[in-house]
Amino acid sequence: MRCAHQQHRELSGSARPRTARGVPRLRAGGHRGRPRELVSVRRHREAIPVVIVAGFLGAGKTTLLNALLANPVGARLGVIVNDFGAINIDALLVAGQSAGTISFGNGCLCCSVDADGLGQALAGLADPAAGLDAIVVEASGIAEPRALIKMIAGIADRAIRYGGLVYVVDVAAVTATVRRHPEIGGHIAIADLVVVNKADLVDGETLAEVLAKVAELNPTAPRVVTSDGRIDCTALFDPAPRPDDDADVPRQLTLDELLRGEGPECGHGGHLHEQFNSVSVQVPGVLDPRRLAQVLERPPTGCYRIKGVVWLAGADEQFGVHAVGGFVRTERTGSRRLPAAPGSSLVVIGTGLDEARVRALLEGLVAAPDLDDEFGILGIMRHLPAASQLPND
Ligand SMILES: Nc1nc2c(ncn2[C@@H]2O[C@H](COP(=O)(O)OP(=O)(O)OP(=O)(O)O)[C@@H](O)[C@H]2O)c(=O)[nH]1
Repeated sequence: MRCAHQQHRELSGSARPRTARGVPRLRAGGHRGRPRELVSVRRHREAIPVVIVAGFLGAGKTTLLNALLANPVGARLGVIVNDFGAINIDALLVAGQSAGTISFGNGCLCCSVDADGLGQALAGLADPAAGLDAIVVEASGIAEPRALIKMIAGIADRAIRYGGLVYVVDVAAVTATVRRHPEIGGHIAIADLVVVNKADLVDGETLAEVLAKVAELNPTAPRVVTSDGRIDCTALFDPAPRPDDDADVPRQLTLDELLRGEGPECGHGGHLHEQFNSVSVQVPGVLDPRRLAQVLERPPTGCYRIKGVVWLAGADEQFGVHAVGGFVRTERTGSRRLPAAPGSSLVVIGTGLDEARVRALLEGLVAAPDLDDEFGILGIMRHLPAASQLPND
């Protein structure tokens, strides 16, 4: 495993193998098996999403993490693992597999680590030299996800943004677990994505019962059924496109090259993609910022995340927008000249999305020509990182 310092040296220089963050270089047909709609929004200088993976003891969090790490699309993950116990078993299990792993042992991340410590760890992983696409924080089986979400969402670092709570449940055990530990029901209720894992262990009837129970606890979050935590990582974050066919370009070994053929599949081979659906729209004209903020803050049922690049009424610059679980992050893309025919791109990703409804919702965000809403833009501006809330920084 190479250290971040080595990676930096290998990646710097004129033959930098991957596109710089923010400059898309997509090959025709999209990137290695990724659904076209998931890459249709132009990448700009984006903050790295920090995804929390939580779930009760033994639900399959580490297994899911390893499945994410084994992704075939070349995504690079930073990992923060937290095991409750003196010997950090989870850290050992994922050690050597990620681009950067930091472990906090001896207690729950949410109790034993102060936000500054976590912030520093995240800032280290978000260093552009590491070239990460996402950071995954694996919470211990008894962690309180609310506290972790608060901690991560509250970190004022422009390089990162909260990327959602993925909650893993053991389909064979969750009913009894919720009965014994009702707080687990509360954890499921605040998840942005519920992964119903160990599907191989139960029959269709039990699976249906558990899915119904999960839907009762959390009617809006998307649900994905997995074995061995195999989920489509491109639904959670956007791996930067990386050329895989240019033999002349020196490039860094990626994790998937080490694991290809051995690890579980992620977003590959057909059926994994089918669990997620997405709706992409190109809306001509400028959008109504107030209504856009409402959609970002209260996403449609089944939505895991929303991303977009938009022009807004009342603003003379372009914004990038991201939302997961009502946590919204906006950023300036740097484009300040309103094109003669401005257009905005929005993508909603989730499971079981009512595509026609979501499309109508997004298309309905176009601003009325006579819109007179002086303060509407504040709904978007207030989600900028604090340091960039001043106009045209
Ligand atoms: N049959 C089956 N076993 C699974 C599946 N996913 C995980 N396991 C097994 O379940 C056990 C627990 O999985 P882990 O990934 O360690 O679970 P965890 O949530 O990280 O566990 P803690 O760190 O103790 O909270 C391991 O033996 C896994 O191999 C699955 O989909 N099917």
